[in-house]
Amino acid sequence: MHELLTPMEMGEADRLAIAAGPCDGYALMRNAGAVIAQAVLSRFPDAGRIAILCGPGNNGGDGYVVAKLLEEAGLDVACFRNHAPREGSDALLAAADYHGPVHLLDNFTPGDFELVIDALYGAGLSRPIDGIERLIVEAVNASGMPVVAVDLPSGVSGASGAVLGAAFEAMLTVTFFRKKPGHVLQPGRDRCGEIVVADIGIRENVLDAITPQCFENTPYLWLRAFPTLSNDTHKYRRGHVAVFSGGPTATGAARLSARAAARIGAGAVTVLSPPDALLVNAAHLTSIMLRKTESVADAVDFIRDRKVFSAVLGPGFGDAARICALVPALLDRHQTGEAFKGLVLDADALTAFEDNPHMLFDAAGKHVDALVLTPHEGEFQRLFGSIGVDPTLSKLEKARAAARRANAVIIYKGPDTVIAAPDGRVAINTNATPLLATAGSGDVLAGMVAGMLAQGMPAFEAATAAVWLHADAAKRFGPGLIAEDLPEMLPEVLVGLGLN
Ligand SMILES: NC(=O)C1=CN([C@@H]2O[C@H](COP(=O)(O)OP(=O)(O)OC[C@H]3O[C@@H](n4cnc5c(N)ncnc54)[C@H](O)[C@@H]3O)[C@@H](O)[C@H]2O)[C@@H](O)CC1
Ligand SMILES: Nc1ncnc2c1ncn2[C@@H]1O[C@H](COP(=O)(O)OP(=O)(O)O)[C@@H](O)[C@H]1O
Ligand SMILES: [K+]
Repeated sequence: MHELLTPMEMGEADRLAIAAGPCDGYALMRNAGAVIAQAVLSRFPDAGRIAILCGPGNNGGDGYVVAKLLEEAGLDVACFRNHAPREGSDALLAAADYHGPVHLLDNFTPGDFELVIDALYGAGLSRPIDGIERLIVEAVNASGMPVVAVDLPSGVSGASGAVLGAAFEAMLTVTFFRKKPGHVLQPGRDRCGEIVVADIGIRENVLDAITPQCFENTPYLWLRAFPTLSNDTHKYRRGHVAVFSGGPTATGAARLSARAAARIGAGAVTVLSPPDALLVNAAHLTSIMLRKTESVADAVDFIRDRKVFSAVLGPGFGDAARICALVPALLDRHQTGEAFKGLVLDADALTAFEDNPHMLFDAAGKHVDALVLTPHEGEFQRLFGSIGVDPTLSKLEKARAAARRANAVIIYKGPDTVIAAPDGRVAINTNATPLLATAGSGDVLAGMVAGMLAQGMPAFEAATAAVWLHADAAKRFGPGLIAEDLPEMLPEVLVGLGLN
């Protein structure tokens, strides 16, 4: 159930299901209407007058089915429509099967009702909501009355989660077969309220032909790739992570990354420190090792000679010129050696390439197996200028385009973090909490990704796992969270997943 289908893929799923039988389009619509009616009856058993707003397409068709079923159940229902259903459509069959009066949308007054069922537009929304519909959406939202959305709150793009013109703020959204990206990307996600995914008789095997490439980030995506321990393991087999420290007044970020890498299971972690920050770091490190690193050669020699598996560069690092010299060397297998599998670039290591992103993109993918970039919104805009500002692209499509451009796994952070791989796979994270909006939480995430890479996880799985675990740690800790708490919650998070 973790696949996300674009509206186009969902249309294809409908077509394949209808072609395979036994349900035709109208049978699927009746099933869709039935699950919505059931959801309304179970959640709003005492609802007074219910308004059902029906659009011109099949979303409206679902609305007529709901109207008929709720009326049969004895509820007080009034149907409103803006346009009649199209000739030859399943919606027309549904409208014909509903024998109650259908009023014009202009006559709908929100104050006369206790519940609105929104069946105006679903997957077929193709232009912004405007005119009388926009006024109605705004009036219903302002009234605070509960809205149950059929498939999607009208106005939310199923492909991108964008609000086109205006969109209902639903309390409950009932969608069919699989969620769509618009259910999990912001701002769409917040407009959906609770989301129920209902079975309407579409068989799972239609997905074999569709091969979706977009997923909700759940443990199902990466748990099988999660490292397991054997009795004969030793610390270097569990992976050695190096974290580059900034100067004497900016060392904390690297230590947050280092501690996160250790807590997620890396067997050894070393902070690579400039000479002038050595004592500050030494005063704060115990199990994590410390190495004086003055030049690019010092760093790559250490990585090669001490069989470092992965590294984090960027948190608190500052020095852009040094970053631009380090990155090509770190990405060059001839310099870092065969054991070195992955590099995580965060914060300053992304901003350093702002004026010359091609320097980074050209170096990427040549040698190292896994490059992971972890931009937040501002860093994404700086590094992927034209992709970042393209208004035709959703966050999902931006992350996917960036992953291809950079030949790297991209963790495009935020309340709806998107993780994209160069091969086109994309995952959207849905378990985050705003508690993560605290200084240093990104540094912890970067360390977690490196810790997963060091234990042999492929980059996309390492990135998706780290994002989910990071959010789970924050949720488990709860209010009062600061970045230091996140690594300390990881043991509980791992036990919660059955990983002990
Ligand atoms: N067999 C199927 O295809 C099934 C489809 N189902 C329902 O069908 C829906 C999709 O149906 P449709 O593809 O007909 O799409 P919609 O019902 O979402 O809307 C399409 C119609 O609205 C018009 N339109 C789009 N945006 C507009 C706007 N802003 N202002 C005015 N008109 C606008 C389009 O020109 C088109 O006529 C799903 O969301 C779901 O609710 C369900 O009944 C399950 C089965
Ligand atoms: N409102 C929010 N809801 C959920 N997660 C958030 C929110 N704001 C930020 N985050 C998450 O918190 C982390 C912040 O990372 P970042 O911006 O790099 O912080 P820092 O640089 O302080 O470490 C990211 O994982 C991001 O996805
Ligand atoms: K709708």
